[in-house]
Amino acid sequence: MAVAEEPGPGPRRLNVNVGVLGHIDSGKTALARALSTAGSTAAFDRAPQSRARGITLDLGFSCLCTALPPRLGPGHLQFTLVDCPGHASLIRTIIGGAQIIDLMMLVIDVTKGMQTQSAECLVIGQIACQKMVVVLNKIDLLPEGKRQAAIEKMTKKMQKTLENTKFHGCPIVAVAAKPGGPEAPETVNPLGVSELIEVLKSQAYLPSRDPSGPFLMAVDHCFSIKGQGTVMTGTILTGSVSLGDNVEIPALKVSKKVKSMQMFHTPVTYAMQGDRVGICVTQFDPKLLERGLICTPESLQTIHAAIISLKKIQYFRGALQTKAKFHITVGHETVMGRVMFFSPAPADFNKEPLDNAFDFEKDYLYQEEYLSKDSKASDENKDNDQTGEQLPKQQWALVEFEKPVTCPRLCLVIGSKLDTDIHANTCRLAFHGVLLQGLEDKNYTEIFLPKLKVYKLKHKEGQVERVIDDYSVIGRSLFKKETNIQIFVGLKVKLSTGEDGIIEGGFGQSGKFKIRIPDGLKPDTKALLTVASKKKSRAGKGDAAKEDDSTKTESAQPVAISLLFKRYVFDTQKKMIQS
Ligand SMILES: Nc1nc2c(ncn2[C@@H]2O[C@H](COP(=O)(O)OP(=O)(O)OP(=O)(O)O)[C@@H](O)[C@H]2O)c(=O)[nH]1
Ligand SMILES: [Mg+2]
Repeated sequence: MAVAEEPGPGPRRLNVNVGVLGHIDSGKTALARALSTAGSTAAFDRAPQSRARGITLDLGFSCLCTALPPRLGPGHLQFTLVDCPGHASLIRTIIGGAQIIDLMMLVIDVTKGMQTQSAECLVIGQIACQKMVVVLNKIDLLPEGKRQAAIEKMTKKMQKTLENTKFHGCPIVAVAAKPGGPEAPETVNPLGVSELIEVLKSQAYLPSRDPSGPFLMAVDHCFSIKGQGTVMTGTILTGSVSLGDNVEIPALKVSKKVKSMQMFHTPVTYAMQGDRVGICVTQFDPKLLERGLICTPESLQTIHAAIISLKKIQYFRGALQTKAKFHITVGHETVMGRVMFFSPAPADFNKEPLDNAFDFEKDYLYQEEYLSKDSKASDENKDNDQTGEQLPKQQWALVEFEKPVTCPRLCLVIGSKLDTDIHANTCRLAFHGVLLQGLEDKNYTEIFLPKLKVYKLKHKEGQVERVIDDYSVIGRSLFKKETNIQIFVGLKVKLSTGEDGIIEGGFGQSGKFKIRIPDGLKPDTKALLTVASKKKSRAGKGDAAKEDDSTKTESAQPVAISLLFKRYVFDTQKKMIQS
């Protein structure tokens, strides 16, 4: 989605949604105001709709109309400015705003440079936006003699900050949206705004638009027009809509017929992805909906849990741990959720990622935490695992929500720790990803999770206690005294000397057990064990009780037994599986 273009004859009209994001008090609203004032020529219609939309301006939507840049041909270009809040507590709103914009303006107070929420906005931009322009605001606060030098210094600093982001080399423009600050009279002209408009025009790009798939629209304002009905204005996120279609307001579980539509104050019969439209329906109280989604009936899912593919956000300090709770933004909603991370099974570590589906046929490896360069688990992998040198190309999480959420399929997911102290100067955004599978059934733990083949690798170590004959030994220290050894009967074990064995059953009362060695013990192993047994019995002389106490004589036995099996996390029977 990028630029909306009105279909049909007449001069070309394009819409670009421009987000205004940045740290609190950096001057976003002042900038949106300065831009829209500069753009409000006679072309700015004074129709009742537009006056009704005047309320929208205060809510953060305003508009700047200009001519199309020559490379896009003759016609009109409309920038819809989406003024986002800056306060840390409103980050959910910011994430929602970022998902409807084509171009982001990151507003920086030139006297302060990057601040905590500037950095968070930059992270959100990298996840949700294609293009960015950095605006250094409040240059009037720089002493005139040193102004140019200070701007250049901050410009360099910003270039460095952006170096390793997808926005490296993006335009950086210096302005004063409201020279003199709040007390300055309205007549004081902003600085640098016409240059900024030229830069915005240079960044406007032609749409890659796709009318397929269900219709989904982010509504930013809803109002009634006497004698007409209720108008919902917003940006079409996916699909298309035609006159007469039914659209659902999922939050209210009602459907309404599209009675009329307008784009750029002109009636239209059809609109698609990227378009900014007003949709008129009847018999709907505008007070019931302020912001929200409307869509093709029943195209959204309401889910209790989800499987997502995810990536850690590199600026997030600390590990992403299984069982931890995060604020999870799913599409345009945010709820608490608990996560369980898993990776490909080692054999699939280098498989190319599957971006928009989840393969239920495959086995996956449970992870205590998301594997990243600095995670503990990946250190362990490096030692134990041949494949562990590098990280898997894709990782997933099962997310279980505290309450159900309504969202589109394959929507954006962002996990954050919003309970972090907002003065802590740290990035609260932890991971981002794509929702691959939503679990709509309330009983998903019984119905669905057993199909999810995530396993844990279990490893138990014990020792050979003594030899019975060439084909059997007694083992110990593998099980606790109270363990029911019966369930382990038939499992394969390996001796540290190389022989394969099979657990045959318990032996005595103290967790000891008998192992059959189908190919027989090697002579060397037998010798080793016989010598060790003799030594042990000599050491134990005169203290019969000691010999039975398996834990105290551990070091005396040179041959170890290892038992390796997998167990699926959601297998209710807790079966132990060996390959
Ligand atoms: N001196 C000076 N002050 C400015 C400029 N732009 C904005 N301000 C002042 O900075 C303060 C914050 O401006 P806003 O536009 O409300 O900032 P904001 O980024 O929208 O703030 P939030 O929406 O709360 O995050 C106000 O007092 C503005 O008058 C500027 O260019 N120069
Ligand atoms: Mg503001």
